[in-house]
Amino acid sequence: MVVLLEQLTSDFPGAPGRQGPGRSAFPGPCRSGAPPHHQEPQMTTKTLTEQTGARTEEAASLIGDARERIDALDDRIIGLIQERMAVSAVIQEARITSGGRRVNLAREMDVLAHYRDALGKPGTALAMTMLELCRGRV
Ligand SMILES: C=C(O[C@@H]1C=C(C(=O)O)C=C[C@H]1O)C(=O)O
Repeated sequence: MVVLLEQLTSDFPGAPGRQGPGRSAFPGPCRSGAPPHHQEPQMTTKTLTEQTGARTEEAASLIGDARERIDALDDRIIGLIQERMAVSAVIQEARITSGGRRVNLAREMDVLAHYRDALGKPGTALAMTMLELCRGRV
C-alpha cells in the first residue's frame, strides 16, 4: 500500500489532521511554557486512499495523479493572473498620468461579459474577483 506524508493542510477547516493556522507539522523542540498535558502535533502518515477519499487503490492513484496536474494548472493560472495584474497596472497608470480615472466601467462590463459568455454566471463572479485583484476595490 502506498503511504505518503500527511498533507499539512486538509480539504476543509477543522478536518482531521489539520494543524490550525500558523501551526507547523514540524514543530521543533517543545516550548518550556507548554501546559503539562500539551501534545505537540505529530508527523503522521495517511494512505493515498485516505488522502483522496477514494475507496480503491486504482481510484486513489488516478486522483493523486490528476491532483498533481491540477496543482500545476493552478500554478499557471496564478502566474497568468499576476501577469494580468501587471499589464492592467500599466494601463491604469497611463490613464491616471494622462489625467484620467483608474477605473473604466465600460471596459469592465466587456470583461465581465466575456467571462460570463465563456463560463456562465460563476464566470461573472470570477471576473469580478479578478478585476478587484487588478484595480483594487471600487
Ligand atoms: C486595464 C484597464 O483598467 C481598469 C482595469 C481593467 C482590467 O483589469 O481589465 C478594466 C478596466 C479598468 O477599470 C483598462 O481600462 O483596460
